[in-house]
Amino acid sequence: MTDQTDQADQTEPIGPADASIAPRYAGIATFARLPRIEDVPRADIAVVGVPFDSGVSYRPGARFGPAHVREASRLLRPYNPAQDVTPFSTQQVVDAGDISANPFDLSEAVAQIQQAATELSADGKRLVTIGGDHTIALPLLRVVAEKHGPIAVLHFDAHLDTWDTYFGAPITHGTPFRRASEEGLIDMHASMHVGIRGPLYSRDDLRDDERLGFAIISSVEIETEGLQSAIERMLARLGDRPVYVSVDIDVLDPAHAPGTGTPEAGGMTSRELLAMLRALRNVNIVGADVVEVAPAYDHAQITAVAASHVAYEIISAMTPSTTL
Ligand SMILES: N=C(N)NCCCC(=O)O
Ligand SMILES: [Zn+2]
Ligand SMILES: [Zn+2]
Repeated sequence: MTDQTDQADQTEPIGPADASIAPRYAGIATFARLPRIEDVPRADIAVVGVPFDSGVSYRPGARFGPAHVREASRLLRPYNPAQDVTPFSTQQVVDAGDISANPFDLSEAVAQIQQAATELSADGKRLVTIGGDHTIALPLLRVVAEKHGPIAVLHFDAHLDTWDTYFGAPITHGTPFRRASEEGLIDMHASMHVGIRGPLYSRDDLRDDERLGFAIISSVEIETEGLQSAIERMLARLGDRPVYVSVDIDVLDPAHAPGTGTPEAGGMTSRELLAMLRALRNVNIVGADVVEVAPAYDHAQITAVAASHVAYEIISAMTPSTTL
C-alpha cells in the first residue's frame, strides 16, 4: 500500500491508494481506500460511519452497515464519467472512522452523534454519513440546521419516517423526520420524499406527512410519469436552497438491495436512484447520509455495492467542476 502519510504536507488532495500498484483488496478498508482523517492536514468532505441500530422496528443489523459499505467501496475508481468529475482529487475527501454511539441508551447515542458531527464539521467540512439505522438522521439534521437554518431535506426511502411513536418511543428509525419538522429543522416548502411505497398504518399518515412539510414523489409515480419528469419535479421543489440528502437504501427494490431491515416490494432500481442523485450536480448539498444497510440479509454485497455507489454519486455531486 502506498504510504499516504508521507504526502500529508502536500497541498494537493491525497486520493485513494492506487489500485494498479496496491491491490484494491489489500489493506484495512477505508471508504474508497481514501486516507484516514488523521493522515491528512485538512479535509473538505469526511465520510463517517455511525454503527448504530437500536432504533429499528423490525430486523436489526444496520450497526454493521459502515464496515460492510467500506468493504464494498474498494472497487470505486477515481474518475466519475457520469458527472465528469474526479471527486477525490478536486477536493480532499477522507474517511473519519466511526462515531461511538451507546447501543443501550438511545438518548445518549443521539447526543453522542450530534456532538461528534458538530465537532467534525466545525471547520466547514461536509459530512457524508454511513449508517446505521435511520434514527441517526435526527442528530445529523440538528447539526446542519444549526449552521444553515431550516434545511431542504431530500429523502429517498420506501417509508415516510414521519410517524409519531413506536411503543411510546418518540425517537426511532420510523420517526426522525417528524421530530425534525417539530423542532423546526426542515424547510417546509422545499423538503420531499422520493420512492415512497407500500402499506401505511392509515390514510392519516399522508395527511400528517404533508402537514409536517413534505411533498412526495412515489415509487409508482417514477414509473408512470417517467424519470426525467420526476427529476424536474425534484429540482423544482428544492429550488436554489442548501439541501441535506438522506438515502435509506430500502428505497431500492429488494432485488437491488436485499440487505436491509424493513424491505418493501416495488422499489426503484439502482439505475434510477443513481440518475436522480446525478441530477443534483448543481445543487448545494451541505450534508448527506446513506442508512439502513444490514449485511446479515445481504448477498454478494449487492446492497453494499449499491450503497457505496450512492455515496460516490453524492460526493461527486458535491465536487466543484474543473476545467481540464
Ligand atoms: N426507516 C426505515 N427503514 N423503516 C421505518 C419503518 C417503520 C415501521 O416499522 O413502520
Ligand atoms: Zn425505509
Ligand atoms: Zn428510513
